[in-house]
Amino acid sequence: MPDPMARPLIPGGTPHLEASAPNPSNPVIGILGTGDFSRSLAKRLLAAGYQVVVGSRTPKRFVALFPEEAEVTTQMEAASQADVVFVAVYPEHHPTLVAVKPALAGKTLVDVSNGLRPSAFGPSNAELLADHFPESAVVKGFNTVSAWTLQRGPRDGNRQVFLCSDSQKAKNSVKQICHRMGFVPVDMGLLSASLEIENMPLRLFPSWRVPIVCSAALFAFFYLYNFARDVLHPYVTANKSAFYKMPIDTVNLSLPSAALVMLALVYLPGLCAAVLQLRRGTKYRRFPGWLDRWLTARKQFGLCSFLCAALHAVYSLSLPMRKSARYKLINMAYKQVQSRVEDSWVDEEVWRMELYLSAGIAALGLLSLLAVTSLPSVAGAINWREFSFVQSSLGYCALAAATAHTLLYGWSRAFDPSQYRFYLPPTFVPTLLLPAAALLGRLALLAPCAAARLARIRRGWEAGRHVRFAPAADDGMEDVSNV
Ligand SMILES: NC(=O)C1=CN([C@@H]2O[C@H](COP(=O)(O)OP(=O)(O)OC[C@H]3O[C@@H](n4cnc5c(N)ncnc54)[C@H](OP(=O)(O)O)[C@@H]3O)[C@@H](O)[C@H]2O)C=CC1
Ligand SMILES: [Fe+3]
Repeated sequence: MPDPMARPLIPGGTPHLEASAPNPSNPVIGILGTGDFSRSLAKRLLAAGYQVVVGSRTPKRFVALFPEEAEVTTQMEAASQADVVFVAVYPEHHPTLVAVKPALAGKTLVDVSNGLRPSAFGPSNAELLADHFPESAVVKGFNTVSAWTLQRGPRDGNRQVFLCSDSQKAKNSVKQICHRMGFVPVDMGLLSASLEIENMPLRLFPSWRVPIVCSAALFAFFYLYNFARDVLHPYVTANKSAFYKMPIDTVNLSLPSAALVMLALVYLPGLCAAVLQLRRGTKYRRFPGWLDRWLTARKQFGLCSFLCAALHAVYSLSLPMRKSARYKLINMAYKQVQSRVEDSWVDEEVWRMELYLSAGIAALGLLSLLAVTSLPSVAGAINWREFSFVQSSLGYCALAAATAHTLLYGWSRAFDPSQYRFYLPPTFVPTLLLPAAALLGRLALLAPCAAARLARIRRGWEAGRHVRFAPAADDGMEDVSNV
C-alpha cells in the first residue's frame, strides 16, 4: 500500500519528516481531531521526540494519514493517555468533546482554533473552551501558525507562537513544547488575551487601510482632473481625440501628484503635533485620537508615496518607447524641415528639463533611502538619532526636491497664460498646496529654534567661553522640531 505521508500536504511540501524515536520519558502529547492541522502538528511533535496520540471519532479511517510512530485511537483513549492535549477541531465542535471531559480533568488543553472574522468583543474560543472544561487548564496558542508552517518547520514561516493562559504551570509546559519544536513562545499573559491572539491571523493589513485608500483617492482625483484637462476638453472644444493618453500619459501625470501629496501627508501630522505642543506649552499631554492615528500611519503613507514615485519613474522611462511619441517626433521634425528651421534648440527648455529631471532623480533617490530605513531590520541597526536624521531631515529634503521637480516641470506653463488650456489650473497647482504648507511650516518652526541657538552661541562668545547647548528644558519644548 502506498504510504499516504509520502504525499505532501501542500505541493512542494516536505514528503517525510525525520521523526526521532519517541522517548518514553517524554510527556505524551494528545491531539483531538485528524484534520490538516492535526497531521502537521503530529509530524512536528514526533520530529521533536514526543510521543503522540491522536484522538478521532473514526480512528480507523484516518490512521493511514499519520506517521507510523503516532498512535491514532479514539478521542477518549487519547485524552486519557496524554498529559497535554491539543484541541485541533473547529470551535463550533468543541461542545461535542464533552464526552471526554472526565479524561481531560486536571490536564492542559491547548486551543489552536481561529474565528471566521475579527471580533472586538469576547468571549473568545479559548474562554468558551475553558467554560466547557473548567477542570482543565486551557492554553491559547499555535493558531497563528499555519498547518503549512508546521509541516515545513519553523525555518519557513513565522517562528513566534503567542501563548496565554490563566495557569502559569500549563503555559510553561506548552512553552517547553514550543522550544523543542523550534518555535519561539511569546507570553501574552492571562487567558483574557486570547481574543487578541485569535484576531491576529484574521487581520488584513489594518495599518495600511487608510494610507492605501488615501493614495487611491488622490490618484483617482488627479486622474480625473488630468483627464478633464488633457483628454475631455480638447475633444469637446476642438473635436480632437486624445483618448490614447488615458493608459500612460494621464496615469503618469497623476502618479507624481499622488506621490507628492502623500509625502506631504507624512510630514504634516508632525507639524500639527508641534504646533499643538507649542500652543499647549508642553509635550506631556495626549494628542487627539485622529492625530495619534495619523502619526502612527506615517510610515505607510511614506511607502505608498514611494510606490507612486517609483511607478512614475518607470512610466516616464517608457514614454519614448511608445508609437505615439515616435509619430510626434517625426511630425515635429517634418514641420521643422518645412519651416526651414535648422536648429530648434531653446536654451530655457533645455535647462528646465535638465533641472526638473535632476530634482526628480534626487527626490526618488532620497525616497528610496527613506523606504529602506523604514524596514525593521535596517531601522534596528541604526540608532534613534540616525533614524530621525534620515526620516526627518532627509525626508524634508526629499519633499523639497519633489516639490522643485513639480515646479520646474510646470515652469513654462506657470508663467505663460497661453498654456492654460482649460478653466482648471494645471495639475501642479492643486499638487503643490500641501507640500508647500509642509515645507513652509517646517521653516516657520525651525526659524525660532535656529535663532535661539544663534543667540545662545553669541551669549557664549560674549561671556568669553565656548558653551555647550544647555540640555532641553523639562517642558519638552526643545523637542518640537524633532516630531
Ligand atoms: N489548518 C490550518 O492551517 C490551521 C488550523 N487552525 C485551527 O485548527 C483547528 C482544526 O483545523 P483543520 O485541521 O484545518 O480542520 P479540519 O477540518 O481539517 O479538521 C477538523 C477535525 O475536527 C475533528 N472533529 C472533531 N469533532 C468534530 C465534529 N463534531 N465535526 C466535524 N469534525 C470534528 C475531525 O476529526 P475526526 O473526524 O477524526 O474526529 C476533523 O478532522 C481549527 O480550529 C482551526 O481554526 C489553526 C491554525 C491553522
Ligand atoms: Fe516627474
